[in-house]
Amino acid sequence: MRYGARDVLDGVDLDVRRGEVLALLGPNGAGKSTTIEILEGFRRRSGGQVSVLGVDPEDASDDWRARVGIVVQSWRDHARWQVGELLEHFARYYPDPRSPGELLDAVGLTAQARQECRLLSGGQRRRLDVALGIIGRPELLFLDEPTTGFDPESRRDFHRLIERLRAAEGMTILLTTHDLAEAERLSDSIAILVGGRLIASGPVAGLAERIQAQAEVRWVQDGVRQSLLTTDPSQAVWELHQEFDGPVPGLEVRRPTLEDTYLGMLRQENA
Ligand SMILES: Nc1ncnc2c1ncn2[C@@H]1O[C@H](COP(=O)(O)OP(=O)(O)OP(=O)(O)O)[C@@H](O)[C@H]1O
Repeated sequence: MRYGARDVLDGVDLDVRRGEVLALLGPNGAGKSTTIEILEGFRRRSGGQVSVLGVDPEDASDDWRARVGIVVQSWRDHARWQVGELLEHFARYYPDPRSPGELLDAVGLTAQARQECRLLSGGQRRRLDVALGIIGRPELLFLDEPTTGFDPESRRDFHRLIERLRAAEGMTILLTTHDLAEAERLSDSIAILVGGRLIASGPVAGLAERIQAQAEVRWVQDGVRQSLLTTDPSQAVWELHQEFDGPVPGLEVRRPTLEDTYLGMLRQENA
């Protein structure tokens, strides 16, 4: 993808299998939304090949659109419509829609069914966006920063909703997020975009190994906190046991999280 003389996506090569959840991570301006919009058929790419459910999104038909669900970053239309009415209205566009009642229940908005959309909180509005995204029983769902602005409880409810949809219907999901814990919880694989290039992609666990993020071993010696970074924490703990000739006071082993891995990759990229 090129805007004017500037490449904003370059050599991005991605495969997503049916039923897989892929999280696209990357700092602001990395090209995540641009990638998603190209895949959704909302943005015309400057070059390269794209196939989504076997079809080039630039030539997509209404039938293809009905197989794809989209939750965009900020949708503020239909402010004066009631939540239930809006769902009834959108349901008419699809051949086999979910019932609005079932949807309201699934996203936890039953109590808001007769409320005007403009009166919903940010998190409630986002849940309505998700309901609109899945109303047509899509095979593939695009979620662009779905939980931005959610409180912890709404976030947890949302994660459960996505897990249910996935387990019940084998939906393929592509999400962008800045929340690494969310990516780790929801996705099978992650792809990391930096400056329009894919710097890594693959299963969540495999990525941690690839940059060999180190585990941190902590303990207390003579009343002073000690810590050690190592790729072999088991060996380090064994050596500490030898040294203490028994239990090691305050022993903790902290494995690298996805966040450590991700920040490690960004550091390597910027070095
Ligand atoms: N219509 C446009 N014309 C010119 N440049 C654009 C246009 N849309 C996006 N860009 C540029 O393309 C780059 C990628 O933007 P994009 O919105 O895809 O990033 P992102 O990874 O989704 O960022 P964020 O995390 O902030 O949402 C940015 O440098 C942006 O300024």
